Amino acid sequence: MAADTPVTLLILGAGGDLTHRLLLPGIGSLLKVEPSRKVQIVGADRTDLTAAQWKKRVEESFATVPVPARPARSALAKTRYQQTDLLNPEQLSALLAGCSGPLVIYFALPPSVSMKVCKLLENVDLPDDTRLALEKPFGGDEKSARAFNAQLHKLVLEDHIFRVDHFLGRSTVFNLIGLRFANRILQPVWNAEHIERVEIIYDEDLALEGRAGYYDGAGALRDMLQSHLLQVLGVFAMESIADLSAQEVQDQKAQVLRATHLWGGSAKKSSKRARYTAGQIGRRKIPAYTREKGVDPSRETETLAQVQVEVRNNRWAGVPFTLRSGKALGAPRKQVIAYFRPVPHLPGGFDNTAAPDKLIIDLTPGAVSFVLTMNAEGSPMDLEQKTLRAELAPGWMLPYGEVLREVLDGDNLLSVRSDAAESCWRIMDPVLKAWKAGRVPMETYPAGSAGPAGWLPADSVVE
Ligand SMILES: NC(=O)C1=CN([C@@H]2O[C@H](COP(=O)(O)OP(=O)(O)OC[C@H]3O[C@@H](n4cnc5c(N)ncnc54)[C@H](OP(=O)(O)O)[C@@H]3O)[C@@H](O)[C@H]2O)C=CC1
Ligand SMILES: O=C1O[C@H](COP(=O)(O)O)[C@@H](O)[C@H](O)[C@H]1O
Repeated sequence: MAADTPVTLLILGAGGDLTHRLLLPGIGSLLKVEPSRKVQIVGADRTDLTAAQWKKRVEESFATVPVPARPARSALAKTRYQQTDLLNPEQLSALLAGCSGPLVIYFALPPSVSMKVCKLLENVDLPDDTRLALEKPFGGDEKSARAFNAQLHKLVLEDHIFRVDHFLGRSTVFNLIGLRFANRILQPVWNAEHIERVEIIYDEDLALEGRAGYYDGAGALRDMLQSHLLQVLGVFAMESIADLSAQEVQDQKAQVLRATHLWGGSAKKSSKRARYTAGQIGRRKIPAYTREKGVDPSRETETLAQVQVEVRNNRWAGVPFTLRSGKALGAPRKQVIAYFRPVPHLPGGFDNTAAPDKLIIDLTPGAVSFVLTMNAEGSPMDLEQKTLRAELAPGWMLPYGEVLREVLDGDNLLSVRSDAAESCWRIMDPVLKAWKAGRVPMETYPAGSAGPAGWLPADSVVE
């Protein structure tokens, strides 16, 4: 769909955190890059807001970008808000009746409410060319993900469903595709013959930040590994693509996820979980997770998760992929690291041995570093590792701007297809079950530390 076709963006849950902090700034960053894009933003929520209060919210979110005056004025002139109890069938129908197509319905709602609204939408006349944009989690396990997909397919076709994963919108996809397929250097070594192991790490120095309502029911595994990090794995490990079309990328990503299984087939041996205790990050004093406001310690929610998987296909069999993410860690570390195998033969005569070469892909801000063994300064017989580094340009808009652009244009390149969403649960369900049954101990780490000792190999990159 051409970018100048007017589209209605109906945000359900417009009074919430996602809308205010991410969606509206995202749309603002899109308007900054594409000022003539025509989009009418309609907000709906049960919160009682006047038209002026809603416009002020949109204006405040735009100011964080900031959006240039002309597109901001145009979007503000068109935007409106409709107080709606979305679980009330009459109110929901009235809301939809007032929206013309092409229409994007963005579910910025708690997942349980989204599911109920989708059920109600079965009895509502949707405008032609209605697309649905959904936030993770897409279901709560493989079974519920399948049921939710079936429910969505009662409303619109799969190519009109956009399961949003903002990691796919942070230039990750394009940077990885360019790095892998736009030069001749990496393609021949991108396989198990040359790569010994891979780590996909998203350690955050943020703690709970008042998000107990969501996070305490999710935990690090559902929040990050089952969703974002498996998507990154999919793009890192996929076969080559013919072009940058949605079908090519979705097909290859889905193939990788279908081939992905827990390392050794054992949830107990392949997974670790931990929770932070009181500590300090910089000057911030962090309470123990169990003492954070809104946390129910009996839920046993993990704040750090690590899972090892294997992609059982010709390219990757035998290579462990470690996925890890957590909160309240001392140093943020958001990287994909490929560790290369040793050279088949190191010429005799060097004073020391060669350390394994590494390729480090920084996810945010984007950068690529090759850490290669070569001659040291001083004695030519001495070897050391040197880093060749390239900074990647920051995304031209916010990650949510990139995903919203695709949704508004009706292009599924950056969304998660139904089969991939189900595969992600299929991979992680056994871990969730093993944790629930207490088969993997809950470890602890002080906030501000690097996490429990010994989780990653000693030579794991620390910068
Ligand atoms: N916030 C974030 O950083 C991120 C959020 N997400 C996902 O986005 C979604 C929304 O999250 P978030 O914005 O944080 O959640 P919030 O709870 O902040 O916002 C949800 C909004 O929906 C409203 N709502 C709930 N039920 C109804 C109803 N029946 N009728 C009308 N309005 C209703 C809520 O109103 P009330 O307050 O009255 O309940 C609230 O304003 C979730 O799926 C989450 O997983 C994904 C990535 C990041
Ligand atoms: O979806 C989520 O992502 C963020 C991390 O992404 P970032 O772009 O903000 O770095 C994470 O903090 C949050 O818990 C999770 O819900």
